[in-house]
Order: sequence, then C-alpha cells, then structure tokens
Amino acid sequence: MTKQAESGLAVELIGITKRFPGVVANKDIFLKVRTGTVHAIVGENGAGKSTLMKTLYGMQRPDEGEILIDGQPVKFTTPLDAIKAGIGMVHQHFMLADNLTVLENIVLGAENLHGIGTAAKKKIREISSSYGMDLDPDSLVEELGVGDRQRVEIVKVLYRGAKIIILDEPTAVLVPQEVDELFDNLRELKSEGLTVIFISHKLDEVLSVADDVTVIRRGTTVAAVDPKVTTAKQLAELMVGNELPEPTTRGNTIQPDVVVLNIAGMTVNGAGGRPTVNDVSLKIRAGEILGIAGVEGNGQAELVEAIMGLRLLESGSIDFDGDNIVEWSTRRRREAGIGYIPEDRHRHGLLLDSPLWENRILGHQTQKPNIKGNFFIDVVDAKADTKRIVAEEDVRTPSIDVTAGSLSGGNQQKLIIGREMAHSPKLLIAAHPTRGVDVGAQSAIWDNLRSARAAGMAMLLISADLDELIGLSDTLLVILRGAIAGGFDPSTVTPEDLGGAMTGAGEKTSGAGEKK
Ligand SMILES: Nc1ncnc2c1ncn2[C@@H]1O[C@H](COP(=O)(O)OP(=O)(O)OP(=O)(O)O)[C@@H](O)[C@H]1O
Repeated sequence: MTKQAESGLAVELIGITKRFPGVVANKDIFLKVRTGTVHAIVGENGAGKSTLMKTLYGMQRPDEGEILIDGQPVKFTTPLDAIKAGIGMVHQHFMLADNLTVLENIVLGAENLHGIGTAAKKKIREISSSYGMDLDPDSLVEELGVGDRQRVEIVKVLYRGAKIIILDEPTAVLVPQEVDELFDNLRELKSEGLTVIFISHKLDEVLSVADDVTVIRRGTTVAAVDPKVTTAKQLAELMVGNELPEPTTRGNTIQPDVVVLNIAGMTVNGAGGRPTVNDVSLKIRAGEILGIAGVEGNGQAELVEAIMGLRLLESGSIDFDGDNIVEWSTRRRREAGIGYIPEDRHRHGLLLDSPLWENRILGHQTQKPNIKGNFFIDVVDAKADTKRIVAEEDVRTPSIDVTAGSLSGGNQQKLIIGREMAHSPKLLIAAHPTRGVDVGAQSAIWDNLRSARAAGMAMLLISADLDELIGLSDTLLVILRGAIAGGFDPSTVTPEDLGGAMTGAGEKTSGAGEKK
C-alpha cells in the first residue's frame, strides 16, 4: 500500500531493491529529493548508485519498492515513461552527433514538439537564456568544447520537458573553470524550481553545490547529510564505513640517467589530414611520472594511442628502453614492458562479455603466469592471479566467473589496474587511471603507482583530474591543439592556473615555474 505522500518532494524512493545474479545491487533504499534542490548521491564503487539512477530513469525495473514522482506513484518500463514523467538523464559519456548542429542534436527524436525549424530554434534560445546556458543553435557540435557539449545535453533534456535532471558524474571531464560554470547552471536550474540529482566521487564539489547528500553503502542508504555541517573526510568515512588511510607522501625517485621513453618530433595526423599531435618531444626517466594536462580533444588520446602502436606516426620517433619501437606491433610493445590503462575501458580495456579471469589474460596472453609450456593458457594460474587482484585491489564482485560487463564502472577500472601492474611494467601509459573510482580506491591506486615509481617504473599520466595530475606528477606539461604548450612545476602550480593554461587563457605557462 502506498504511504501518505510527503509534500515538497520531487522524488521519493521507498524500499527499492534490485537484485542481479549473485548481487543485491540495491537493498531497501529510501531516498527523498526535495523539489527545487540539488541532491548528490555518493558512495563507493559498486555501492549501487548507477543502478538506482537507472531504476529512476526506467532503464532497470526494481524487484521491490515504490517510486513516487511529485507524490504520485509511478511504474516505469522504459526511459520513455520516465521522460514523460518529467525526468531527464545526462550520461557521463555524451551521446551527441559531432557532425550535426546544436539544433539538430537537440531536436533529433523530438521533432513532434516544436518541429525542426524556427520554432525549435526559438525554444532552444529561450531555454538556454533562461538558465544561463549560452548556446548558439547553429554551431556545429564538433566545434564545441567539453563544457558546451555538456550544456547541449542538459538543454536537450530540458527541451523534452524535464523537471528532474539526473547527472552521472558531470564534472569528471571538466576543468575547474568549467566546473564553476556548470555549478552556476545548476543553481539557475534550481532557482527556477527544477530538481537536480547527481552522482559524484568528488566530495569537495559535492559539498560546495549540493543542498542535500545521500550516502549509499553496499546497496543501502546509510545517511542523509547536510553538506553545510559535513566535511569531505566525514563524507568519505560514511561511504567506506571506517577511517580512510592517510596517503603516502611524494618523494623524488627519478633516476636521471635512465631514459625509459624518448619521443622526438612526433606528429600524428587525424582523419582530415591535419596534425592531431604536432611535433611533440618528451622524455620520461625511470622513477618519473610525467603528467600531461589538456582539455579533452587536444591530442592526448592520439599521443597515447601512437605510443601503444594503435596509430601511425606521420613523422618522429619513439624510443623505449633504448629501442626504436615505431615499427613494433602493440603486442610486442606490451610484452617488452609497456603497461596500458586505456581511456575507454569498454572499447580497449576489457572484453565485457567474458569472465574476469579471461580479462586478466587479455593483452598478456604470452606472458607468465598465463602461459604454460609454449602454447597453453594456464587457466589455473590465471584464475589464481585474478583472485589475488580482486583481493588486493578490492574489486567488489560475487566471483571471478562473472562477466566484466556486470561490474560497476569503478570496479572495472580496478581490475584493469591490477592486470597492468601484475606484470611490473617498465613504463606505464595511463589515461585517466582513477576515472570513476571512489576516494578510498583512488588513494589506494595512487599509493600503488607511487610504490611502482619508487621501484623504477616510468609513467605517462593523462588525467582530467587536476588534483591527481598535480599530486602524482614529477613533471607536468600542458598539451593544447596537439602541441606541448608549456610546463609547470607540480609542487607550486594550482588547479586554476593549470585549467587556464589548458584552455589557452592568457600565457600563464611562462614564468610559472616552467620546466625544460
Ligand atoms: N547488469 C548487471 N548485471 C549484474 N550485476 C550488475 C549489473 N549492474 C550492476 N551490477 C552489480 O550491482 C552492483 C552495483 O553496481 P552499480 O553500477 O550500481 O554501482 P555504482 O555505485 O554505480 O558504482 P561505480 O561508482 O563504480 O560506478 C555491483 O556489484 C555491480 O557489479
């Protein structure tokens, strides 16, 4: 029986339970989201946040429990039902067509509302200006930066009449200035009476923008806290259920004479024949972490793929451990000791339909402990090592036989890190190594990377998390439009300075502790 609905609530979830084989993803969840507020959902990897939001958006059906929207009980079978009830969701990976305009992207699939011409354009302008989101309906999406693309996604759900907007880790890909703009937009939305629910692992941000915070631990709501009287540390401890370990401190472990990676004059052309990586030179020595800061789309992904042999060089050379590896296959590069944490874990990092232990072997088929004799995969060893990784990296899973696709995003990332570190790489190429990973696991991964560095590993770090870049890197470079635009001293630079250099604002790199 439905209980008496509480007024002033946009969303109320009552006793939601969702089971998957071997896992109770949501267990008797209670959540109250007040109308016209920004409500954050936090919790460890695998705690059940995405499952809960998917239930609210009609992508999953709960096994038990009730959903009330504006006090009315609803049952969603598909996202279309949720959209009709005024709910919109902006996913972490934007779902826009680059070669279309803002207008086309927004009206696609919703042509019945205001057509595809002048009326639609007028509506988009109206929405953008009333919520402080400056968007030109005629711009091509491929010409927009990450922050603007996110605004297109938000306007797209508003255009469809959303009054409740779910954002999945909205700040993961933004530089600090863009985060501020997004938060201004969220404040505008709530001042107009809209409700925002967002998932985030960045606890400082959560505390700065949310009106209410709900903490989920192991599938259950464990606390509803007031951000005005809560610290990030307290929030983290509520998530984890105990005190967090203190991270180890930085220490210089660079071996100046041992150059592990030497890239000289690397140019890589994009699809249109224009350089996406433009004459990049850099060296990484044993025991050194070289961080590259850049807004997404400035060539860092192509640089990484070229180092891994996934893209051809137009010119330049790559020396690894004294060998020119430009002609080597990706497999040979990996076997020679280059570990790889790819940006897109679904496309390049994992076989989502295969069990965890098979994913443990992926990319390392011919390396011990996987190989027995000359040809045979040693299944027993592979399974044993997968169990070790699951225990050491704290991968939350019912067993090593479930598919990688059934793990939560953060747990997939922990599995990849465990696999790549298992071979003690001489060089680790890491793109966003802790993206989607909770604070506890993040500090464990940082410790792990620091220990490997102390043991002589060299590392190229690409990350959109500026605290991570600054905290881990010994040397910090900025990439802008495919070229190295300057360097910073990580011990003195602020995230704001770095964010400014990444967007090309001013010539802040000069005189700011530039490194050669
Ligand atoms: N389709 C599925 N099949 C089987 N198990 C699933 C499925 N989706 C989620 N799970 C399991 O449900 C649990 C909760 O996962 P969920 O993705 O909701 O966590 P999360 O809190 O969003 O984690 P993260 O912070 O890592 O994104 C996990 O144990 C996960 O393995």
